[in-house]
Amino acid sequence: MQAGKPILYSYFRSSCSWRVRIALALKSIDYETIPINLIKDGGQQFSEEFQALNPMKQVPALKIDGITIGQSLAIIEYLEETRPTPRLLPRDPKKRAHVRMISDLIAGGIQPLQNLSVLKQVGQENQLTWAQKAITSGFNALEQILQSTAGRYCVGDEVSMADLCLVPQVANAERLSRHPWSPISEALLSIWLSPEPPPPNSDKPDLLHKNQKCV
Ligand SMILES: O=C(O)/C=C/C(=O)CC(=O)CC(=O)O
Repeated sequence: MQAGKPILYSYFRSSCSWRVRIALALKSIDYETIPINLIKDGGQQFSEEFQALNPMKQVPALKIDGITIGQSLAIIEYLEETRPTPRLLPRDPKKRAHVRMISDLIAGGIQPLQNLSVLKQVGQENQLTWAQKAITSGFNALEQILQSTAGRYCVGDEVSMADLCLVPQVANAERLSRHPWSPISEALLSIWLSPEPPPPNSDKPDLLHKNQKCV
């Protein structure tokens, strides 16, 4: 592995990891991936080695510039501050607040309610209903917010951190729910998602079609 390259600890189905993968791709940051399979071996995130990197035992974690960062939004904000092109947080404070609001809504108000560890606690027979309720309720709020913030993307006409959160959340929703998606979600999906689903055991299908990002 080349010295000095950032290392992303990631799982292909982790929507939080996916946010970071999009940020790294948009900013053209070369990096290595170490897959942490959240299912195999009882969950590789629970290994002592990984816990030393991220005591929350969650992906993503990014080793970069001599530090290790956990939590996808913290990672994206670090990338934004150290590698600012292209911008993922708008210069305008009001738009930036909207981007953070939407990102937090998804990262704090939807995804954690339907992630793997919570679904395990809920139990197999209630999982789908639980996840659908969490996603539908969050997306209903989001749809309302997007009516006043969105242009071509979640906030205005530039891709931002909010879109990096929305795209993987829509993919989760498609997997777990039957929410009727807004035209914005559909447009984002057509831009960002591969038509092919990842192979079930793959550790790293890259669903991001970087070259299509400006469609
Ligand atoms: O990095 C974050 O912001 C949050 C990470 C998680 O909550 C871990 C997780 O749920 C894995 C996943 O994305 O499914």
